[in-house]
Amino acid sequence: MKNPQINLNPLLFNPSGERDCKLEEHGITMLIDTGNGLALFDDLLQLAGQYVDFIKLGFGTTVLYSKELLEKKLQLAKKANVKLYPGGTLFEIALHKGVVKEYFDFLQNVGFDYIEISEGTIDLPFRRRQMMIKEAVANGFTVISECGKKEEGSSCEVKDLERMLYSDLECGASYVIVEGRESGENVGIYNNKGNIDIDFLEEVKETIPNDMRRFLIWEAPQKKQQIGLIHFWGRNVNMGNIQCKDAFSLECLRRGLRFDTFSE
Ligand SMILES: O=C(O)[C@H](CS(=O)(=O)O)OP(=O)(O)O
Repeated sequence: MKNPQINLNPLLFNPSGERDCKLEEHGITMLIDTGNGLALFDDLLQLAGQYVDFIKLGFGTTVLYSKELLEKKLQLAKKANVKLYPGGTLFEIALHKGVVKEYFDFLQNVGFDYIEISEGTIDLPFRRRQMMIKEAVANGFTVISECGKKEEGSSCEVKDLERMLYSDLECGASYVIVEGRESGENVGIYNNKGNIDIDFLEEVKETIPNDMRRFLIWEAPQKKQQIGLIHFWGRNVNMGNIQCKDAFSLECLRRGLRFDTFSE
């Protein structure tokens, strides 16, 4: 007996393996790569590249690669239409050491187009932050900025997030990340068990209009945080610091192809 023809389209089957919606209609997915080798990186892009927008080379790992390897990673990412950029910590180290210009030159020399401007570890006065974003833009970078501190127990006020979001975009940033670290615990919007401060999200919803909120990327390394953010904001919420191994499962969560978001 012949196999019956099954029409998989109602199951969101995607024969082309490409995202089936326009850029502005899907949620940004940013992965954190803490040191994957080339073969793993290539594999990841082949498997899930179509569901990934950004890959951040975590913390200062960028400078541990040989130039050749870094250039190969950049080439692979570009081919897969994924933007690769170094973690904000590396910018903070450059600023702390007074070598921002050299940092810009290094990134340009290797071929990075994107840069993160953050202040998770250092003090960065507001005017200086604005200047840094403008300088990075003037040097030809697309800037992703970040709001929040890394210190355990640190949280962010909605009014600070709102101020930074408006100001950073005005200065030329393309997105503003909300700090959640690689752990997602005891930092930003997460308590020491990794649970989301829903009151914070409610306040954001009340204070910041939707057309501005879409420029926020929420760091959400844990599955329950990804589910919580999808439940709260919808499947197209922008999320970052997703572990590379979770890229595919996050896309399932977004599409309701998993128990936890079945009815989204
Ligand atoms: O990659 C970085 O520099 C850090 C990683 S973590 O928050 O310290 O885990 O993130 P970033 O958001 O880029 O500051």
